[in-house]
Order: sequence, then C-alpha cells, then structure tokens
Amino acid sequence: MAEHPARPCCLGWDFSTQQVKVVAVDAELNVFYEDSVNFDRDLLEYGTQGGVHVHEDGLTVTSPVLMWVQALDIILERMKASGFDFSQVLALSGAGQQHGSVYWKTGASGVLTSLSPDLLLHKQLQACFSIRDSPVWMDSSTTAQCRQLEAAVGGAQALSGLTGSRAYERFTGNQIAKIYQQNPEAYSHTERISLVSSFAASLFLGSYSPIDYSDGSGMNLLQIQDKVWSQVCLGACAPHLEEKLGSPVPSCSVVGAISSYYVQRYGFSPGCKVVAFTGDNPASLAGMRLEEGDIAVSLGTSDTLFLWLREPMPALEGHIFCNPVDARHYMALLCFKNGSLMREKIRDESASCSWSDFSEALQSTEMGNGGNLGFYFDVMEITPEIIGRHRFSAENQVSAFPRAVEIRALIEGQFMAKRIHAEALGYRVMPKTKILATGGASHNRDILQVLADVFGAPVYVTDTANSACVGSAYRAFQGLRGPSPSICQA
Ligand SMILES: Nc1ncnc2c1ncn2[C@@H]1O[C@H](COP(=O)(O)OP(=O)(O)O)[C@@H](O)[C@H]1O
Ligand SMILES: O=C(CO)[C@@H](O)[C@H](O)COP(=O)(O)O
Repeated sequence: MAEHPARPCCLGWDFSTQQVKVVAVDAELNVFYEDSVNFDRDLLEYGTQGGVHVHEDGLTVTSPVLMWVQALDIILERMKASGFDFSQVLALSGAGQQHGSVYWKTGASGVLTSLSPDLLLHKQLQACFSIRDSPVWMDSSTTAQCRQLEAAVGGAQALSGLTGSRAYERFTGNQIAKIYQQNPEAYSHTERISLVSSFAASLFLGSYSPIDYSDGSGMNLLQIQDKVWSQVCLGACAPHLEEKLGSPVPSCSVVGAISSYYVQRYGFSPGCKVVAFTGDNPASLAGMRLEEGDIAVSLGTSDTLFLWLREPMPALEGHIFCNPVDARHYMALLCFKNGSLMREKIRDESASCSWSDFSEALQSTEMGNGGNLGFYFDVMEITPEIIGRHRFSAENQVSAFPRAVEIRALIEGQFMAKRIHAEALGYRVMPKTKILATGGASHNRDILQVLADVFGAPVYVTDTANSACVGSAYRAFQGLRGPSPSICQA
C-alpha cells in the first residue's frame, strides 16, 4: 500500500456528465491527488453512452442515479486502497452537472441518516429514489412545460428578468413539471428534490443538503436578485414544490459536518466540514479565478462560455446565474450542447478516430478555411435552438466538404458561434482579454489555436483540465474561512 505523508487539505469533487472526479488540494493550493471514474468504461453494467441514456423519442435524456452513487463508492475505495489519509481533510465541496434532478423517495432521509459503515453506499440507497433515471441537462423533452411556465409569469422576457433565463427545456423547474404531469404518483412519493450538486453533497452529509444560489439559478425557479424561490414559478411547475426543494443557501455556506459513515469507514475526521456543492460551471469560474474582461471556455461534454458580471442583463439568449464566489455579483453563461461529442463524431468520420489525425487536418488547412464554413448540430442545440449539419462554401450551401476542410469548418464554426453569442450579451474583446480554456478538449493545442484566432486573444489553459474540481476545493477553503457577511450573504 502506497503511503501518503500527512498533509492538511480540502477535497474537490465533480459529478459531471461522463465521470465523477476528485482532487485533493493542500493549504498552498497545490493539487496532490487526482482520480476519476468514467461511467461508460468503469460502470459497464449501466450501459450508458457518454454517461447518459438517450430515450427513443431522441429528446429525453437520463442517467441512472445509482450509477453516480456507485462511482463515488469506487473512488473512495480506491483512495483508501492507495493509503490516502482522509483524517487530514479539513473540508470538502463539489460540483455537479447543472440542471439534472434527483428524486428522493419518502423515507429516504431515514436511510441517509443511518448508513452502516460496513456496506457500500449504493447497496444501501437502492430503494431511496422515486425516479431511478434522473433527467439531465441534455434533455430537451419539456417544450410544453416551458411554454406553460413563460405564460404563467407574463412571457419569456419577464421570466428571464426574474430568474436570469427564459424557459429552457433542461432547466429543472420544467423537468419537475414534466415528472409531476406524467408521473404524479412518483411525484407524490418524493420527499425531496435535489440538483445533482446538492444530491452529491447530501451523500457526504448523510442528510439533505440545501441547493446553493448559483446552481439554483439554473432551474427557472429562483429570483436571482432576491435569492428566494419565485412563488409564481413554483406554482406553475408543481404543487408542494417549496417543501420538496428546501430553502436555497449562499454558495459558500458550510452545510454541516461529514456523516459518521465516512468517519467510520474511511477515517475522515468528524470535524471535516461540507461546503455547499454548486454547478460545474460556477465551480469552474471559481477554479479559474476570472478577472474582468476575461472569458472562460469550458470544452467538456458541452461547450460553455462564462464571464463574471457585476450588473446582470438577463436576455432571451444565454443565462445569468448568481455568482458562486461573491453573492453580490453574477455570472453569465452560454451553453452549447454540440461540444465534445460532436467533435468526436467528426473525428471518427473524417480523422480515423484519432485526435492526432484531427490535429493534422487543422494544421494542414488555413485560418478562414478558404471561405468554407460549417455548423454541426447532430442533437438539438441550445444556443440557438437548431438541428442538422449546415455547410457553406464562399458562394453556396453545399452538402459535403473534403475531410480536412470539414474538420476546420467544425472547429471554426463552433468558436465563431461562441464569439457572436457572447457579443450579443454585451461582451467585448478588450486588449487585455485573456481566454481561459478548460475541459477535456483543452488538451488539444490545435483546437485552442483556432479559438485564439477566432477571438484574436491569447488562450491560457488552466494547469489542470479539472477546473470544476479544483474550484470546488478552493470553495471548500473559502467555506472554512467562515462566512464573510459582505461576500457570502449578498
Ligand atoms: N486530445 C483531445 N482533443 C479533443 N478533445 C478531447 C481530447 N481529449 C479529450 N477530449 C474530449 O474531452 C471530452 C471530455 O471532457 P471532460 O471535460 O472530461 O468532460 P465532462 O467534465 O463533461 O465529463 C471527451 O468527450 C473528449 O471528446
Ligand atoms: O447545461 C449545462 C450548463 O447550463 C452544462 O454545461 C452542464 O452543466 C453539463 O456540464 P459538463 O458535464 O458538460 O461539464
């Protein structure tokens, strides 16, 4: 067994679309431990692709909630086997893919509070969920519920002014409304609804964790200025929703001490604090330590682009969330669903399934692609709502490109869309602008060169692609310092 020297630290977790990841960060903010469990590869029995199940209608997308629990068991067991000294963990926090929801069955809280340290979590929580397949952010099956919600508050712009976004299919309020309408029995047997982030925090707490303001902003339910649930939105989605959600809390709140399960099974200190978990994009904003004018681009399963904002300007395209680091401020976020999985498809079709062949194609073609441009949306895009592959030469719409042209058209098109939509939200590239890239595809220098060319600004890669994890560990340190009334309370 490898021994790790004693080193006081915080843990940062990320329950993202394709994997669960963890980092340990010491008091000098050095990352000294990283691990991950990939759902498709390490949990074959759940049969996911890219961490999810796409249903027959092509719109409904879910993930098995027990798969997330089992992934946590696997990582913790591996850490223990490697000799990781859990007693040195001062605090932990984490992130979750945004918008996804978990439905705890009546009675589940009793199971959570009396976990036996002799058994793995997923064995004990089998019967705890009234909905076993959690809707996730890739789901776009709730258009009817979106229109109902917008109508209830006086239109899309009114909803955006109130909650930071017009109604989006993946936003949790609309997902809850669909479950209530289609499966009222399961809804009535649900005692608590968590986001993926607050669900993961609940596993560590051994009781229900509140939803934080920042991830709560991705539900179409939270009034982002007042930081309270909107009664009109709750009422439009489902009955008794407020009691099932619990009250939202500032993102840097300490929500409690770690459950005795982890103390007894893994040797955590009973004083180890759990700081509210948040969304993966808010956690990345914390991890990347953005400055004004900077723009962060996360190239994970989805491509997201985010900025720190002082004055929110809710619009019909894009989202405003409460800021996870300073509750007086906000963040803007644009999400593009056809990110890494779309790049993988074109890589498989036009670059023999190889990222190095993909890079060679980018190197062998010129910036501007000889006037050839393409937009590739194999699944219904979020920004804007569109599907299909659309290719244009300098003169006409065309049906196909040579392989290398196809690859450059994809990458240039993806980054041009990001710049155009960010500018529509009021963002301007400034002389001091830095682009901070993170996520799996930020390992690819040739993709990043196109990003730099399209924005005309330098691109920096965060020293770890796991910015959501690292941001979560930073947030755990922030929570340990205790509440700062001006920053944490808004
Ligand atoms: N060298 C590479 N070039 C381009 N994309 C890559 C490369 N390595 C990994 N990726 C992409 O990174 C994606 C995973 O990113 P990651 O940030 O880990 O995902 P998430 O956090 O959403 O689970 C994969 O789907 C893959 O397409
Ligand atoms: O829907 C959004 C943001 O609004 C997505 O960005 C999810 O938060 C998923 O994140 P990744 O797993 O792709 O990082």
